[in-house]
Amino acid sequence: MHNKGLGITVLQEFKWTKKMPLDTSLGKGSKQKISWSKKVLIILGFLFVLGAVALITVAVVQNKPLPKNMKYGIVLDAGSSHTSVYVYNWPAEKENDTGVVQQVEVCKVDGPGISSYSKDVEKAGLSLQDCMNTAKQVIPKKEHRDTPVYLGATAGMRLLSLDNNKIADKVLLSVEKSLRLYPFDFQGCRIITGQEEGAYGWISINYMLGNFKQSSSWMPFQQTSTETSGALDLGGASTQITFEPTDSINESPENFMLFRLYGKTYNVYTHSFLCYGKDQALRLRLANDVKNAGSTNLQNPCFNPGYVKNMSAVDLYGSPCTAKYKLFSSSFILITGTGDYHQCQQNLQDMFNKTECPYSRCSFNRIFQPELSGNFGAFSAFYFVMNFLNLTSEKDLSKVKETLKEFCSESWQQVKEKFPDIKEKYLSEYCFSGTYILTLLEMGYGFTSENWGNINFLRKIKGSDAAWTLGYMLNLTNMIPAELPSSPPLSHASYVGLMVLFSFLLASVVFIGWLYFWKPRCLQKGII
Ligand SMILES: Nc1ccn([C@@H]2O[C@H](COP(=O)(O)OP(=O)(O)OP(=O)(O)O)[C@@H](O)[C@H]2O)c(=O)n1
Ligand SMILES: [Ca+2]
Repeated sequence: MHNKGLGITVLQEFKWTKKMPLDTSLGKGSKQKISWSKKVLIILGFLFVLGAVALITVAVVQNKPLPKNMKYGIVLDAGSSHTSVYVYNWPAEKENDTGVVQQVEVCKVDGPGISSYSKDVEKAGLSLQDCMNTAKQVIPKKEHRDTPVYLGATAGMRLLSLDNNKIADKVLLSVEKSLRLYPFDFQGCRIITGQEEGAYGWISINYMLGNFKQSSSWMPFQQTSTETSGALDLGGASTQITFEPTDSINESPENFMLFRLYGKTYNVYTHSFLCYGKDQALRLRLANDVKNAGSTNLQNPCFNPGYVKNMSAVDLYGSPCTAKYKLFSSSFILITGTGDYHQCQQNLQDMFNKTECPYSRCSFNRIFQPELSGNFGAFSAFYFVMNFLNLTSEKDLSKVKETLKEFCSESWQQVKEKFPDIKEKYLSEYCFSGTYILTLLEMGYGFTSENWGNINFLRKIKGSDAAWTLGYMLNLTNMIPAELPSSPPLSHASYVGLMVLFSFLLASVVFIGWLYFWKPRCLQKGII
């Protein structure tokens, strides 16, 4: 009521002032009152805008990306056929997040794998120098001292240490000596077990795919986790299969590894078949063929017709995988290709013993394997071979077989003319390798035409090569926390954004309330 009265008074004063322009004293007083209210309103409005601008500025400045402080790590994959040097980097402040480590460089060392230097061990270390110099150039100088270097040797060195442990140690010493010459933080050279190789491959690809991310939303306890992908790795001397089975039958504890990653427990099945990498498998097959044929002159269905190769007996019987088959004193084995896919597959099936199984279920050679489940990422030689045959996206198993049949039957001369740029060693083995991959996956692991589509042949994931090396580094640098780091339910950006929004809302409510209950005189005319 008081308000209304005041309004009328003001109106009357105004009218009166207008009608009696000569009464200057009264008119002046009312003008002063009006301009004072306006001033307060303008000041309040100005402060309001200033406050809003300040809030937005704080939000923007606070969220401006900080200059990234990058950390680096080097892993050498000393495989049976060659060594690769991987350089990774990640933002220092995010090191426990998943999917932040990236491959920045991969350098393929010239020459064979380190296990091939058993006769001249010093050369094993020397062979790494070019790639280590590349790593030195890629990593900023100020980071050199804090960059860890790891070397993991796989099946080639496992075989060498079975054959001659002392020489294997000498090779490791030679590479260690070479790596210590660099300004990095040397963390050791060792032969990793087949189980580690499988498990680190699985960790690598699931980390890169972001499968360990627990998508938490508003409620921190409402977390959903993604299914993991299995890992299939085919090297030159061993092959690994690793996946998270759906059933928890654990008949063979040595085939299981328990991981607690980002607050979730994973019970992972893994097995590494030594001598079942593609180079050793070929030797194993040929050594058996020589034994069965009783001759060193072989007609082989797994090579293109017209292909002829003289293989040295030292090469064939020089590994622990084939040494026991040596019967002949002949120094060469003559191989002549006949290019018959069906015969080749039949021939290769003998390598997978499916008759004995001491468990409820087996893959082959008396090794326990749970039922296959989920998708699989198949990398290294699985990818190289299937990529050459243009079969990485073929989801129809019968078409895969048709393509392979056709390729095997092509004459060696034709194949060479068609692919003049591909190394002859690789090219000559693609018929064998393709057939071996199919036999291993179908007969060995039990893939069928129904779940063939679950296999994804891949080389890289989000710019990083699919390999065990990333998982190895993540583990040794403790970059994967066992528990999910406790974090506020909102990201910083959402928090600031919401604070700004709510401040606006509050300010608007106060402002509207103020207008309504304490109408400034300048507005009261309109209300009445
Ligand atoms: N373009 C390519 C590259 C490689 N290869 C073959 O792929 C196999 C090796 O694959 P890789 O994963 O590099 O094996 P390693 O790591 O050296 O061996 P391992 O893991 O068994 O120690 C070799 O037989 C090599 O001849 C191929 O067929 N085509
Ligand atoms: Ca390998």
